[in-house]
Amino acid sequence: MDAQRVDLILIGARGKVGAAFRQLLARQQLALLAEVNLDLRLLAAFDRRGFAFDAIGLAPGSLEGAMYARAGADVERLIEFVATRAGVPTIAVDCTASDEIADLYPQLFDKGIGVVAANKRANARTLAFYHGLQRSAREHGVPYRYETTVGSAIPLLGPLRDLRLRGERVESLQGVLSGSLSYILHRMHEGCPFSAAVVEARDLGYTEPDVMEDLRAIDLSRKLLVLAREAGFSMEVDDMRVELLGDLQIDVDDVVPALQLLDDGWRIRVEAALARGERWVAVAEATPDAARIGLHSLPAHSPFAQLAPGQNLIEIRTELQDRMPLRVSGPGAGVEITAAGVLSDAVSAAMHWPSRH
Ligand SMILES: NC(=O)C1=CN([C@@H]2O[C@H](COP(=O)(O)OP(=O)(O)OC[C@H]3O[C@@H](n4cnc5c(N)ncnc54)[C@H](OP(=O)(O)O)[C@@H]3O)[C@@H](O)[C@H]2O)C=CC1
Ligand SMILES: N[C@@H](CC=O)C(=O)O
Repeated sequence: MDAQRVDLILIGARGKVGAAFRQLLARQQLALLAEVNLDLRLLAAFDRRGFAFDAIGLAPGSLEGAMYARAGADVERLIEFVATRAGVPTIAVDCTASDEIADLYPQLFDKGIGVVAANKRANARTLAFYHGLQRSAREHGVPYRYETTVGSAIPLLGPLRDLRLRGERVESLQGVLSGSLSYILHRMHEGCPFSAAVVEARDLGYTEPDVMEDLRAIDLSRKLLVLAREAGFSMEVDDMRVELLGDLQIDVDDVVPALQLLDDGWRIRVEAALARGERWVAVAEATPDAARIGLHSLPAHSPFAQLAPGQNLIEIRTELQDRMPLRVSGPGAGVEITAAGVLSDAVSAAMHWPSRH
């Protein structure tokens, strides 16, 4: 039997997650062919600066030489090329944090192109936009997957969707959803100054391209919104109450000197928590009617306070799993693990291309 060819368009190709995705794809292409008869090729790759295309397939592991400076109409031409050729399912893999790329999803669906996203922005807009995307992907018979947008590669959104489809009402969600904040707070309880912990998290690839989105819980708000919506809660941004990590209206390119001014305040708060036998934890919670994010000083024996640096833990209570909630846990951030989750989504989308059923 001929292998099933599926093409990928990688957006954010030289970013941290995008580059790790390419390396992983390069390592897995032959295994996918041998094990599941899937011929997954990289048709095109681009970022803000460069563009590469090969109708036969680019070498994902060594893309740098193939990329040339972007011209205005490259992306439009690429979408038209894919839309007018027949027979090769194509998936755009969004490894950016860009609203401009999220704006493209409706057009991609319309042209018969599926989407796998690590980018949270599309699903964290209005509820109407979120439902519109789901509907559009369904109507055009193309996959739309974004498992890594909450909890990185932890299987979380898929199981939540399964609960919903089997009619099991989700009653509440509670958890540590930010890998970056989990890391930063953990390190602070080990004696690391706040600003140094932020730099470490950034260097390890745990933060957003703009680290202030982590520190001001903007990224975490997006995650909670997506998670709540996947649980079936009709949640808008305005339904969320967010307590920030202190006064963090920092608007300069190099945030580190400004963060250093907060080191002493944080040291005092952390030492006081430790003296009480507690630890600071960034907790996100949602019920069908409300959602909130706050910093809590929890007893050190709380499961949320015992997580490894960067780890996430989410408790899901349903009508059938109430006294003993479903618990899902694992690394909540990291470039390699996120790229692995993105590849899982791409492989699964390729193997279950909806319009073929
Ligand atoms: N790190 C993690 O643990 C996790 C990350 N994610 C998500 O993964 C995504 C990527 O993160 P990360 O790799 O760290 O980000 P980076 O900043 O390292 O990379 C972003 C990439 O996107 C490209 N890009 C930005 N805007 C556009 C645009 N308008 N058109 C085309 N390309 C664009 C950039 O290109 P250029 O360099 O040319 O500007 C760059 O290649 C984010 O949405 C993040 O939330 C999700 C889960 C976990
Ligand atoms: N900044 C993020 C990275 C993944 O989305 C986080 O850890 O919450």
